[in-house]
Amino acid sequence: MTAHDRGFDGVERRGLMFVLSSPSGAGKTTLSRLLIERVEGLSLSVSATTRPMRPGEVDGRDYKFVDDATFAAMVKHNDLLEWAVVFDNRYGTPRAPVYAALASGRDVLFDIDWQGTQQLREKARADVVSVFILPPSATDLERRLHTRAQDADHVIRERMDRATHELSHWAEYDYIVINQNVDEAFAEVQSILKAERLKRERRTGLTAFVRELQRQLET
Ligand SMILES: Nc1ncnc2c1ncn2[C@@H]1O[C@H](COP(=O)(O)OP(=O)(O)OP(=O)(O)O)[C@@H](O)[C@H]1O
Ligand SMILES: Nc1nc2c(ncn2[C@@H]2O[C@H](COP(=O)(O)O)[C@@H](O)[C@H]2O)c(=O)[nH]1
Repeated sequence: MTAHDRGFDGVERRGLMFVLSSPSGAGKTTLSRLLIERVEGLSLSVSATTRPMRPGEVDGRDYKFVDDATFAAMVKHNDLLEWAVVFDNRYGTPRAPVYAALASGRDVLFDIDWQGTQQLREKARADVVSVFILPPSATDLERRLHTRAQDADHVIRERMDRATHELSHWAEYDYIVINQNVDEAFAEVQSILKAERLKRERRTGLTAFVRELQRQLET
């Protein structure tokens, strides 16, 4: 599950799995896109889903859109690292691209729900960093779902109805970010990633680095 990368300061470290979850519409996708655009060494895990494609979505970029039979085959062949039913559709994380990214020394970003996050934690606790995104208010959440203008009214109602349940999982997460302003929320999420990349336990090359410093000091 883990990989050893030479970090930006030259010290080797294990790759991490950076998870964003939230009630639908709080802004995970928006923040994920910014992270992928602006942060080096981070790959997005593109999920498979049985939900219909929204206007503007691209197969293979936003999701791998598959039918029920294909999804069932992926589950059967153990091709998914985690999967869950969300809003009556199935969503899952293809295993191979995650392993490939970690093996090449990159961190991986996941936009998944609380069920998927629990499964990742069970598999790789030390390598999972989880962030729960909160909307500033219920009114803002509903407005965002409407202004996204990609779901039918009954779908938006269903997502608002589910928001309380999604929200109840907030305390399972390592960090909580309130997405009032996109730039500020992005800066907070980016800071979390930066700090987690510097954590001592992940920086497998530190012992050798410090040993070399000591050798230099002693000569
Ligand atoms: N801070 C913000 N202020 C105002 N609008 C925002 C903010 N963050 C995101 N939005 C808008 O809210 C809408 C929902 O955002 P987004 O699609 O990122 O949510 P999401 O959490 O990924 O939802 P889902 O779980 O349904 O995929 C989008 O139209 C987005 O542009
Ligand atoms: N457990 C997983 N949850 C996932 C995955 N991919 C997306 N999601 C979550 O589903 C909802 C709805 O997403 P939408 O794109 O239909 O609005 C949202 O909470 C996503 O985070 C996955 O692979 N596994």
